[in-house]
Amino acid sequence: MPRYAVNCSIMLKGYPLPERLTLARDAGFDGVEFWWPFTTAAPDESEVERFVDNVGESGLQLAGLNLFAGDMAGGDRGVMSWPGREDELRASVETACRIGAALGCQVFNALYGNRQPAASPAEQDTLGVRNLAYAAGELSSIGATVLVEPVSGAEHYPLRTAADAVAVTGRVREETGVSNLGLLLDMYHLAVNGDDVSAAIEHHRDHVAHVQVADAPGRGAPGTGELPLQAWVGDLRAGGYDGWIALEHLGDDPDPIAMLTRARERVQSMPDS
Ligand SMILES: O=C(O)C(=O)CO
Repeated sequence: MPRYAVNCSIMLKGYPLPERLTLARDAGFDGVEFWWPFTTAAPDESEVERFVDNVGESGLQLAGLNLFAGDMAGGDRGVMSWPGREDELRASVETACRIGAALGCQVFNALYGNRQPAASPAEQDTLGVRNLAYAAGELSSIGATVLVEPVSGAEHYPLRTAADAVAVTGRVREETGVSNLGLLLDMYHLAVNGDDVSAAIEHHRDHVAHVQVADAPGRGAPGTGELPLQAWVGDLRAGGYDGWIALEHLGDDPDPIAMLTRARERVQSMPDS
């Protein structure tokens, strides 16, 4: 059966890390995931240890981790295809391998990166293929998969649909032989970008390596918008998807346990029709 995770980087923001973990556990989740949880690509050993200790002691599984993605708050969305950021990428992959080995994390999201004015799309895509192959090659040493995610809300991010991401993982496989890459199917991002999510599930289900949910409009909890999230989750399950389903939505609530429990129950229940 799929397991359920909370994305602690976008949710429960008002709480320190240990409390976020306790809240996720008390609301009945099996795991947590994070965007790159450090301010630099090469954090101090003590920061990495603190992160590993906190997550390890929570008893929750680290369900997923984003690699270093630049200045997310400033609009960056990854460094995979960004010329000149290779050293940071490599440092982040090295740290991710250590975290993955310590906590058994099996998927790492490698945000592709925005288009840059100083390079052509073709140059960036060639670099993206090389860097994704590098990251996946390194992370294969701990049996992990690298995720490629279509994202909304970033004007210069080139991967908008499931087909865009699957084309990238296919190119990496064809050109380098590296195949431990998969699609991060974030239902919210795909829907906001106008992708046909039902068709994406139908056509690309064999590539889905991780799933995230939020409702639209608003990127709120499941049930606050108009997306048929339960039906899509049910469809994935019926097709054999048994990986993680992570809540990655905005929203403060004075009662976070109630909010998280409600959200989990919504995506957990099968569709009515
Ligand atoms: O940038 C975002 O919104 C993401 O979901 C990154 O993983």
